[in-house]
Amino acid sequence: MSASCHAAAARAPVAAFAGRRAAAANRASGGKVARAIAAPAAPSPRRAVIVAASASAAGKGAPADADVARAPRPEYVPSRIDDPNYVRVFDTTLRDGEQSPGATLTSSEKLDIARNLAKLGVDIIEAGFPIASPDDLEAVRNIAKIVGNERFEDGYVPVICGLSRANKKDIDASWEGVRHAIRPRIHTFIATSKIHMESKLRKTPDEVVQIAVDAVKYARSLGCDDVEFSPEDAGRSDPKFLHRILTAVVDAGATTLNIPDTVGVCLPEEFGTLIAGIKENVPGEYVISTHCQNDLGLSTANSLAGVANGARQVECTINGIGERAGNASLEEVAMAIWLRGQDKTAIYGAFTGINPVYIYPCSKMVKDFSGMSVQPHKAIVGANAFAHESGIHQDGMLKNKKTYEIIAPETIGYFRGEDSVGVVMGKHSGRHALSSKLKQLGYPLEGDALDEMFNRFKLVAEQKTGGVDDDEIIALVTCEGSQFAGDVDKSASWKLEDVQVVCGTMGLPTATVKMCGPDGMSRVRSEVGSGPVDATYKAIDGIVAAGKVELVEYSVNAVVEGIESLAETRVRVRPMDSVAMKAKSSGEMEARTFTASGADTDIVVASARAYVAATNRMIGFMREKAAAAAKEAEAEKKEAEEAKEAVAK
Ligand SMILES: CC(=O)SCCNC(=O)CCNC(=O)[C@H](O)C(C)(C)COP(=O)(O)OP(=O)(O)OC[C@H]1O[C@@H](n2cnc3c(N)ncnc32)[C@H](O)[C@@H]1OP(=O)(O)O
Ligand SMILES: CC(C)C(=O)C(=O)O
Ligand SMILES: [Mg+2]
Repeated sequence: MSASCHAAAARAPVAAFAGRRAAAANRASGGKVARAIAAPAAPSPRRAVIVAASASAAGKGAPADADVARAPRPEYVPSRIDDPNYVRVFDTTLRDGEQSPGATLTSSEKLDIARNLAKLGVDIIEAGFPIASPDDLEAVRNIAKIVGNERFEDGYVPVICGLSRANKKDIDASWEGVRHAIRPRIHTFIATSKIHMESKLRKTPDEVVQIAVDAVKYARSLGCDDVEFSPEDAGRSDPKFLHRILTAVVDAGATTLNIPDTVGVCLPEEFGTLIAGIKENVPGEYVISTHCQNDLGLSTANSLAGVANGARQVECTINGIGERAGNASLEEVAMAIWLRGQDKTAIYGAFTGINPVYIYPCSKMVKDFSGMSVQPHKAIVGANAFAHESGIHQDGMLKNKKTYEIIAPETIGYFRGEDSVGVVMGKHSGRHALSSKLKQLGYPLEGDALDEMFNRFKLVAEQKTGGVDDDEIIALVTCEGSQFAGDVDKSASWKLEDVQVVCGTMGLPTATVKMCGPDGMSRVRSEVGSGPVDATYKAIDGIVAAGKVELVEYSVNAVVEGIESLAETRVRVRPMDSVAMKAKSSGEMEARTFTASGADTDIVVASARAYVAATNRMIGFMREKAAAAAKEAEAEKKEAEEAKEAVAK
C-alpha cells in the first residue's frame, strides 16, 4: 500500500470512540431506517467515519482507547474501490454458512440476520443460493426487497448477492432473487482444478472457460452490472489456467474475481502468492476477493495474506460457520484488520466499513438461530475471549486491562459492566482477584482473614470444573471461619481438620473426624450414627466434649444450580446446660440456641463445618458466661472482704 493511500485514510478527524459511543448510546439506530432489531447500546452503525485502533500510536495491539478515525467507506462501484486501502466485507453466513450440516435457517431468521449484518456494515450480503429451493429464492427475494432497499443516512446500503452455478437457470433464479435490491449482485462459479474439472464436471479446461464466459455474459445481459465470478477450488488450480479463465471472465464483464480456497488446503504464503499472481497477470478493472475455507484452521491467516497481496474483498461468515470446518470468520478477519491495519505490517493501511460494536449481537443471533454453538475459546466471540481465570492474569487485569486484552470487549458489543475486568473465579485465581471480588461483593477482607478465606476458596475451587460463582463466594465468606460469620474468638476455637465418612446400604454409617483444639493439639474420633451427618456430629461432640448438645435445626441447600454447586448447610444447636439459659420477654427462662452455616462442595463437610461453627459459638458463649460469673463472684468476694475490714476498723 502506498504512503499516500495511508495518509488519505488518516485524514479524517480524530475522535474518541468511547466518548462517541457514550454520546450515541441513547440514540436509536440513527439512520433513515427505523430498526426493530435488538442491538447493544451502541453508536449508529452509519457513522460517516469508522473508528479503529491505532496500534502504531500506543504500541502493538493497543486497545480501543487508542482509537483514531478512519476514512469513510468509499462510494460503491462494482469493479473498483476508489480508496485503495478499503477492504470490502462480503458476508456469506446465509449461503456458505447455511451449508453447515444442521444449520438450516428459516426465511424470517435469514431476514433478521441480514438486518443485523446491515447494521454491522458488511458491504455485501450473500443471501442464499436461489436455485436450491423455492424457499431459498423467496428468502433472497425478501432480503433484497427489504434490507437491500434500506439506505442508511451516509448512503450505505448493502449489496444483495445470490449464488448460481454457471448455467442459465441458476443465474435466472439468482437474478429473480436479487434484482429487487438497490444494489444487486449475481455470483456465478465453476470449478477450475484438475480434479474437479475431470471428476466432477467431466469437462475439459476449454469447455470450462467457455461455460464461465457464457455465464458471466448471460448475467450481464440480464441487466446486472455487478457480477462476481469464482473459480471453485482455485487453491488447487493451476495458476496459469486461473489467469486464463479470469482474464476471459473479466473481458466478459465480471467485476469481482473471488478466489476460493475451497478445500482449505493453502498455506498463507501460498495463498498470498496466488492473489499477487492474479493481480499481476489478469488485466482489466476488477476487485480481487478471498474465500477461505478452514479445513486446516488457516482461513483467517489466508484471508489476511490475500489482503496483504492486493485482495480488496474478504468473504467470511459470522462465527466462521460454513461447509465442513467452516469459513473465515468475519469477526476474526474484521478485527485483525481493525486492530492491525494501522500498524506497519503487511496489511498496513487496510480498513473496512465494519462497525465492530455489532459483532457480538450478530454472533449471538447466528448462534441462536443456526444452533451452531460457539466454542468457548473461539477468538473474539467465544465465552472465554474476555474472561480471565489465572491469578497472574487477573492481577494484571486489575492493574491495567491492557496487560491481557488487546481489544476492549465493549468494542465488539460485549458489555461486561463498568468496573468488571472479566475475572472468573476458579482454581487458578490468586489473592488479588479474590480480594477484589470480595470487595465488589461487599466483604472486604485483608491480612490473615483474606489468607484464610483464600485457602478455603482454593480448596473449593479445586473440586469444581466450572469456576466459583459469586453466590458461592458469599456462602464461603459468611459461613464458618470468616469474620463475617459472627463474633467467635478464633484463638479459643476448635478447627475441623478432616472428615471421612463411610455410608451406603452396607453396614452402619461411620464418620472419622480430626479436629484441632484451642490448645493446638489434634484429636481423632470415629462414631457410627443413623446417617453420615449424624455420625459426624457425634464424633465432633465426642472430641469437643462440651456437654450434651441438641441439634434443633438442620438444613442443606445448593447455592447455585447444577451438580457441582457448593452446598450450604445451616444448623441450630442448643446446649443442655443451665449456663446457656436466657430470659424470654415473659420472664420465663429458655435455653439459648446457636446458629451457624457451612459451605463446601461436599455435603457432609459443609454439615461438619456448620456444626463446628455453631459449637464454637456455643462454647464461646459459655466461656464468656463462666468468665462473667467468675468476675462477679470475685467482685462479691472483694466487696465482702472490704465490708469485713470496715467492720473490723
Ligand atoms: C463450494 C461450494 O460451496 S459450491 C455450493 C454448494 N452448495 C450447494 O450445493 C447447496 C445447494 N445445492 C442444491 O440444492 C443442489 O445441489 C442444486 C439444486 C444446486 C443442484 O441439484 P441437482 O440438479 O440435483 O444436481 P446435483 O447437486 O446432484 O449435482 C450437481 C450438478 O451440477 C454440476 N455442477 C456443479 N457445479 C457446477 C457449476 N459451478 N456450474 C455448472 N454445473 C455445475 C455437477 O457437475 C452436477 O452436474 P450433473 O448432474 O450433470 O452431473
Ligand atoms: C461457491 C464458492 C465460492 C465456495 O463457496 C467455495 O469454493 O468454497
Ligand atoms: Mg465456500
